[in-house]
Amino acid sequence: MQIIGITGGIGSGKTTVAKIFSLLGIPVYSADDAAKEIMVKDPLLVTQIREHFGDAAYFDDGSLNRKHISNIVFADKEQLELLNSLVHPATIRDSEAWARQQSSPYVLKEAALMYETESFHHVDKVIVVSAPQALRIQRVMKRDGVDRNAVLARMHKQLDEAIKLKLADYIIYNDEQQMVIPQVLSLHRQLLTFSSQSDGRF
Ligand SMILES: CC(C)(COP(=O)(O)OP(=O)(O)OC[C@H]1O[C@@H](n2cnc3c(N)ncnc32)[C@H](O)[C@@H]1O)[C@@H](O)C(=O)NCCC(=O)NCCS
Ligand SMILES: Nc1ncnc2c1ncn2[C@@H]1O[C@H](COP(=O)(O)OP(=O)(O)OP(=O)(O)O)[C@@H](O)[C@H]1O
Repeated sequence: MQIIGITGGIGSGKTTVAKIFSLLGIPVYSADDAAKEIMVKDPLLVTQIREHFGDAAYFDDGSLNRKHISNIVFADKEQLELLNSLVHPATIRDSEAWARQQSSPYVLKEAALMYETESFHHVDKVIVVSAPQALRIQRVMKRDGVDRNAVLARMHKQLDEAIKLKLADYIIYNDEQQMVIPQVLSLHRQLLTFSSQSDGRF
């Protein structure tokens, strides 16, 4: 079974594209969702996050105070690196355990920070979802009800899209000019062929 990574800058539409693969029967692991779950369920991680980001990092019911954490980390590079160094290794371990339980010609691992983190080394191929920056900003402002500066703060913490496109094995253009579903269907067929031809990993 192959593990295919799917990534793209904030608002590129990677979650939307991953949902289309999921409708085709492909298991999808969301590193972003898993990270949030691990951050409330892993007792060691919860203690570390409280120690570094204060008790306000969690609400009284134990849920994560995302606003508190984002205000700190997206304004301070060192704080973001610290958070990432705590959360990312645990997420990679969790995704590997998940992949071992799947039976499908290939599975998708969706992660916003595939190239920025070690995740890239744990997948066989990477799909990059691409969209123009202005469109990405508009989408996230609308989806999350946040202002342009909040989107830019996250965007500036991510690898430039041009670099991701150079590193990509496959690209899906989600620019609202080119149709997305035919691109996904074509790639799905290619990935099924690769999976059946390769014995083990690519
Ligand atoms: C900082 C947190 C609490 C902010 O939560 P919030 O709900 O406001 O944002 P959300 O998680 O939906 O992220 C929105 C987008 O911001 C970007 N983003 C999130 N985390 C990061 C990061 N560490 N570095 C750069 N961009 C990021 C991604 O494009 C992501 O899809 C949350 O993102 C978090 O816990 N991040 C650390 C874990 C992580 O790195 N997750 C992403 C990849 S595994
Ligand atoms: N082709 C499209 N046409 C219209 N809206 C779209 C399209 N693709 C994505 N969107 C919308 O843009 C927003 C961002 O998409 P999505 O959440 O899939 O992006 P993402 O890359 O996963 O973002 P993030 O990095 O923030 O998690 C969503 O509200 C989604 O519904």
